[in-house]
Amino acid sequence: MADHDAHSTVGAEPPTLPSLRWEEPPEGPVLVLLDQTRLPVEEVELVCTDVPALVGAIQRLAVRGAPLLGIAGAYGVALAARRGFDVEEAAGQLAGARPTAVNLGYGVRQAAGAYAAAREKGLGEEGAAQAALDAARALHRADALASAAMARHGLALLDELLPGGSHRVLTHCNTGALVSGGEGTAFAVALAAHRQGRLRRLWVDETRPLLQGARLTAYEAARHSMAYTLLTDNAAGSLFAAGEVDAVLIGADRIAADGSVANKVGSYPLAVLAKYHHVPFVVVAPLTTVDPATPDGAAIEVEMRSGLEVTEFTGGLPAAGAEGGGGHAVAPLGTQAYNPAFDVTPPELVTALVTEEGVVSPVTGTALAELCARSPRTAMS
Ligand SMILES: CSC[C@@H](O)[C@@H](O)C(=O)COP(=O)(O)O
Repeated sequence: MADHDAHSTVGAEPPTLPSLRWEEPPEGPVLVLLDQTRLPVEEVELVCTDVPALVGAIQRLAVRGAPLLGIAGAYGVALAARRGFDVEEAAGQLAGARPTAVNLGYGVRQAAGAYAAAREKGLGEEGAAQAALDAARALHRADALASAAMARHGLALLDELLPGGSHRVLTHCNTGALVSGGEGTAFAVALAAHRQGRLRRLWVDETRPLLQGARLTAYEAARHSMAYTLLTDNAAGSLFAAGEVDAVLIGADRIAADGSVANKVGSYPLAVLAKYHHVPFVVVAPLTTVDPATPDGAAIEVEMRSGLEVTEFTGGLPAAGAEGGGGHAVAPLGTQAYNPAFDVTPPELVTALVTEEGVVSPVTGTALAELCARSPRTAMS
């Protein structure tokens, strides 16, 4: 295990991570992304001037994580509208870029809906493009607010579940500022605990095969001087057995109407381990991730990715494609690999779901429906 101890409980706060921003240089509007495939080695920005470039960035995970995919999708529609491309076609390409995170389609629909409504009102191309951009900006802001509310509710829940106030939290994949308009979902809760001096340790799963934990969560934890330790995914079992985990905090890519949770592959085994060891397993996600139109876990489409991400070691970067990855081979040439990007955890293994509207526990279809009905968010309509 690679170990990193906090320099102090809470040091000077680092500047906010610019995971994505809209810019309007004289040559025309662009969407600027922090290229997450280059982290933690270098902070390099990727400038998207059209939708195919953004779709490519989404597919190779330069921009990723459920809430940020929704925001990027919405800005993508605005980009198409402002640059005079066919908005309906662009919306279709963006929404289909990755299948599992429901936020992507939601964000695209928000901006495309605003564009279409403005056209119907007779606003003209420019006004409609502005309406799409306004919708993207509103989603971006709303996600930052949701993130702050989830951190508050999540920290209160941790304190309730774990009286004593010194938490050792295990997390999987990356759920921080890199995936959000704010400080993230599960990571934002751990960060809130850290700021209160109540996070004893953040256990960071490296998250095979693309290492979002090692490359991105460890990067964010280091920026905030959190006490964190990196482990291989398959070391989690012995860590639980040693009594070193007080709670698991993860995000979600889609939550079905029955409370089934799709998240980065490896989440389900953690939920099973947590149940066996009587450790709370907590999912933190905004309401835009809850999808009432998906009845249950079996109905969630799980993205299957290239086997090259498994058979070749690329240092965590996605393989180039089916024709060859360009990484170091770690399996005989021609080996077939099973490479789902996500897995689905049934609701009975989830101790609590934290959203910006509060905590649902136990996670049942009825409780979720009530939460959605109370929510002002259009996602639930
Ligand atoms: C708030 S982020 C929740 C999930 O989107 C995150 O845990 C995750 O699985 C991301 O997967 P990725 O394939 O990196 O986009």
